[in-house]
Amino acid sequence: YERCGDTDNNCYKWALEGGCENSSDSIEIYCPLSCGSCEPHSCSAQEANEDFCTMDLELRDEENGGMHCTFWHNLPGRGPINVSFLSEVETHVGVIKLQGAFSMHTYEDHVFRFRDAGGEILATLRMVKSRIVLNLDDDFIASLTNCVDRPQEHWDKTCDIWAKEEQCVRNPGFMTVFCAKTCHTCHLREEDLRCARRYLPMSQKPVLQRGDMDQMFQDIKDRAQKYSSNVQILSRSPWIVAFEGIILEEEIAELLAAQGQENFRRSKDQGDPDSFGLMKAIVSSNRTSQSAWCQDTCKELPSYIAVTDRIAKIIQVPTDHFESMQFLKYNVGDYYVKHHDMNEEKDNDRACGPRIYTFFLYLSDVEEGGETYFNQLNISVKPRKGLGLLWPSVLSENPTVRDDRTMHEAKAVLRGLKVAANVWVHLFSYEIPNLWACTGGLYR
Ligand SMILES: O=C(O)CCC(=O)C(=O)O
Ligand SMILES: [Fe+2]
Repeated sequence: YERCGDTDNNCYKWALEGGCENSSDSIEIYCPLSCGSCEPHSCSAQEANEDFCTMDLELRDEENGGMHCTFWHNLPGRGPINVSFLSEVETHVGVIKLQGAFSMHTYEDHVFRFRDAGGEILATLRMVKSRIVLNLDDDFIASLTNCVDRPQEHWDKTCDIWAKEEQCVRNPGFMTVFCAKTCHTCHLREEDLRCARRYLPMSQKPVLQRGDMDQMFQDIKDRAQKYSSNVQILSRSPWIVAFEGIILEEEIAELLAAQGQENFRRSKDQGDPDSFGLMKAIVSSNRTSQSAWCQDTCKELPSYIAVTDRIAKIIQVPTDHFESMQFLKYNVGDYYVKHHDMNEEKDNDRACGPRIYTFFLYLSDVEEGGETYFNQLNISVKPRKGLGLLWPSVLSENPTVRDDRTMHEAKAVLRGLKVAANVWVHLFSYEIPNLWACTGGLYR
């Protein structure tokens, strides 16, 4: 992870709004990365106040299931610092000298306290594999004691069994939300902590700076020519581009064959989140299609990898910024009313940031109806098997602001079956926040 990080997921947005230049507020202290005031190997003022960045850790897995931790500290205070476990009995494990390095064996959920020679607590940290450690206050540690698992009625397995199947590591977000006690991740139940971008092991950098999107579209024809038989720019403000033959017949066949009919469910909308960041998926009359997410083995299919890599090259965004492909089926009469793919309020707050592009794939011809219609632009796109359609959800001048001009709807299918797929692309990396249940997708 990068030591100098923003303390709020919204920093990038505030910075684009000119917050860093406005010296009357403290955004530069809270957002050193977005404000460009990170110094190499130093802490932000905010971090220094929290005694936070004063620890540089290197975690290494050991064969016996433990970890080896080396850290270089820079804690304030004088004289040697005692390191102790915080457990039933505080076990003294060592003394480190100021500016020195200290190395020891540890386990996933160990909590440590660092005290100066006078016994004053300088920092309290917890080890989490693949996560950095957090500075915890006493109230917070106390709250960990009433942490319970929340097994769901419809499950056919218990938290215990899932943990034995290594789900705490393979699926840490889901498991933290439902099986925090078993997984020893009680301190990560709160979405604010679990989903803070700077605590997640991901790049802190957005894929678009001001104006980059226009640059990308300027030469998109050149880049896409080798993948598409005909690249057509339907609109320049906002940009809407169509790519004929962007997905091949055999790729469509392979992707759809991997979706059992049982995968397709009535498409849902997101309801309100609870305090752990879980959404209820709600059936809505806004959309009547069936949808299925490409998951697990679907994402390993050669055609999935080929198609997403192709899209990544064309739009110059790495595939870890992509949501999993979402397949759609519209029978006669099915539609999706006028909407926007970005939700401005919630999206900038999330670690993955807002959706910046939709790369839409038409996987079938449709005899009649089923057009994608951009209401404000009066642009209508007729489904054609293999066609791709790209449009932005945000403005080139400020990729945190929704571009309302790309409101769109799916017209009702009048004759035939419409099969299609969404590839939604985010401003920040999507995969890691999704793994940690930070994208609101848990119930989808
Ligand atoms: O089916 C279409 O043409 C558009 C679908 C869509 O807008 C969506 O799924 O967000
Ligand atoms: Fe949409």
